[in-house]
Amino acid sequence: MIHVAAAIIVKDNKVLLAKRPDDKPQGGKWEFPGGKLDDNETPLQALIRECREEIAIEIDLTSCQLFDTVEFDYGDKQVVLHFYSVSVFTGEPDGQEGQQVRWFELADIERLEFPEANKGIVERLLA
Ligand SMILES: Nc1nc2c([nH]c(=O)n2[C@@H]2O[C@H](COP(=O)(O)OP(=O)(O)OP(=O)(O)O)[C@@H](O)[C@H]2O)c(=O)[nH]1
Ligand SMILES: [Mg+2]
Repeated sequence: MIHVAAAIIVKDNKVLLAKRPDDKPQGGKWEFPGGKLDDNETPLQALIRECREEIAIEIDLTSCQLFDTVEFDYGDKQVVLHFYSVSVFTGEPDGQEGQQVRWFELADIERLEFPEANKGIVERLLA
């Protein structure tokens, strides 16, 4: 099982998404910023580190709340996604690996392509 932490960053009814590089698994799809937990790292620690490394923001730990934990089998890999909602951060989000990072109106994310494991999360955000 691969554990992944992902941040649902919401501000003014908009949500921040990053586009996965085309050459990666699930390439070209939009995702919540985040990534795999390092050894001995908690989901929250990984969340903070990944937001720093991927999009150059500092998230406020006290504003993070577990939104859902999702297990999914991609066939070649099994993932456990720890989704956290994040409401407070500092810095201007900027893709550090050349990836597109954008704010979307919540109502608009319905039309985007997400990794399969995100289906339920996206539905819950739209509800
Ligand atoms: N960050 C993120 N990962 C997601 C989401 N949904 C989802 O299924 N994943 C999966 O969780 C894993 C994320 O880990 P990662 O971002 O470190 O993976 P990667 O493929 O970029 O890293 P790698 O190149 O080191 O393998 C990938 O298998 C990705 O497909 C999501 O919303 N956000
Ligand atoms: Mg990542």
